[in-house]
Amino acid sequence: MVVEIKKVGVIGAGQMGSGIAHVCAVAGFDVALNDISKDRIQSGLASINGNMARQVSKGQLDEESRTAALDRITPADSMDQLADVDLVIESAVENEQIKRKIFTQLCPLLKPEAILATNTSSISITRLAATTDRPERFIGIHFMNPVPLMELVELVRGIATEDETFEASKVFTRKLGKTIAVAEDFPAFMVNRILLPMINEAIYTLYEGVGSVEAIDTAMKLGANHPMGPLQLADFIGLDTCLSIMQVLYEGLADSKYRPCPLLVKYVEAGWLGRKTQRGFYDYRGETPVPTR
Ligand SMILES: CC(=O)CC(=O)SCCNC(=O)CCNC(=O)[C@H](O)C(C)(C)COP(=O)(O)OP(=O)(O)OC[C@H]1O[C@@H](n2cnc3c(N)ncnc32)[C@H](O)[C@@H]1OP(=O)(O)O
Ligand SMILES: NC(=O)C1=CN([C@@H]2O[C@H](COP(=O)(O)OP(=O)(O)OC[C@H]3O[C@@H](n4cnc5c(N)ncnc54)[C@H](OP(=O)(O)O)[C@@H]3O)[C@@H](O)[C@H]2O)C=CC1
Repeated sequence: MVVEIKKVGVIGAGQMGSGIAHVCAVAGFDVALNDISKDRIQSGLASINGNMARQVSKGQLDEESRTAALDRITPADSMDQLADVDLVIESAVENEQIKRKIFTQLCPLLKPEAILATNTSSISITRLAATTDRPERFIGIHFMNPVPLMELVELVRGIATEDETFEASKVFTRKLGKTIAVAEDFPAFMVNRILLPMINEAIYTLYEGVGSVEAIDTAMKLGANHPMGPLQLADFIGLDTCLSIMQVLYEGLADSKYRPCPLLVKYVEAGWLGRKTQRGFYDYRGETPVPTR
């Protein structure tokens, strides 16, 4: 029996969690948006409102749909408010211990038939599933950033994920208007297995002095027709997330070609995480981003 999804819980109200709540609400799902910090839930709701207003100004959404969608999103200060959801999508920070802790706290609160999904960029679905009370109803639903604009969603089954869970996740993802690519449960799946080593190589190119931040990004935008340069994209993703993904690839595939660039490590250690901290390879505090190297 395929579970019918009507209400979605989103855990983590950062850039991805907010984007996921946004697209679910616009598609007609009721959403409960949770985060460890109440302030983050409020800032997440504010960014959703801003992004929907942008879609209205571009004629991609009418005002009535925007207000109806916003009304479908409930701030869930406590995980207890996820007790009646049919699907949870975890989108907290890319840290396995934190994700495991969330699942341990969350599972006893959920309906037995609720599906539990993670938006992880890279971590083993099989291993995360094993920490829950429902490995057969656990799956990777991996959105791309920014969620309202990016068409792709990677679906990743763990070894125990049942067909009913996979089918329900496909129906749900299609209702969001997304295109599905199915990846097997290997480190960083498909998109990040290919994209992050490219970004890491761009950081090595900077670290070794081959080019400046601006030259490297210009080279790839004009030379390879990328919409964003790799360093601009790294700042957009978040340098902490980029580093976590490279570490998962390096440890998971045991190949030195995935070793994170020391400059990436240093930026994360300095707290320069990119757009979300106003500083990474660019400084975002002014009118336009300024290269920092
Ligand atoms: C890390 C993982 O696990 C997986 C991943 O996500 S990997 C990363 C995948 N994402 C990418 O590669 C993104 C690459 N960048 C792009 O495709 C484009 O730069 C972009 C779609 C983000 C922006 O489009 P653009 O035309 O080049 O620039 P821009 O004009 O700034 O944005 C176009 C529209 O999208 C909107 N937009 C930009 N960022 C946005 C965001 N974070 N949320 C919602 N809307 C956004 C802009 O507001 C803009 O609308 P306006 O023209 O009204 O301002
Ligand atoms: N960034 C990207 O381009 C993409 C990221 N992803 C994945 O999505 C997930 C989220 O990434 P992203 O949105 O960029 O990260 P952000 O740092 O923007 O947001 C993470 C959010 O999780 C919150 N959080 C931390 N611990 C907990 C907890 N125990 N319970 C609830 N919330 C918690 C953080 O709060 P606080 O800040 O207060 O700690 C923050 O609000 C990661 O797994 C990432 O790999 C997937 C696709 C693309």
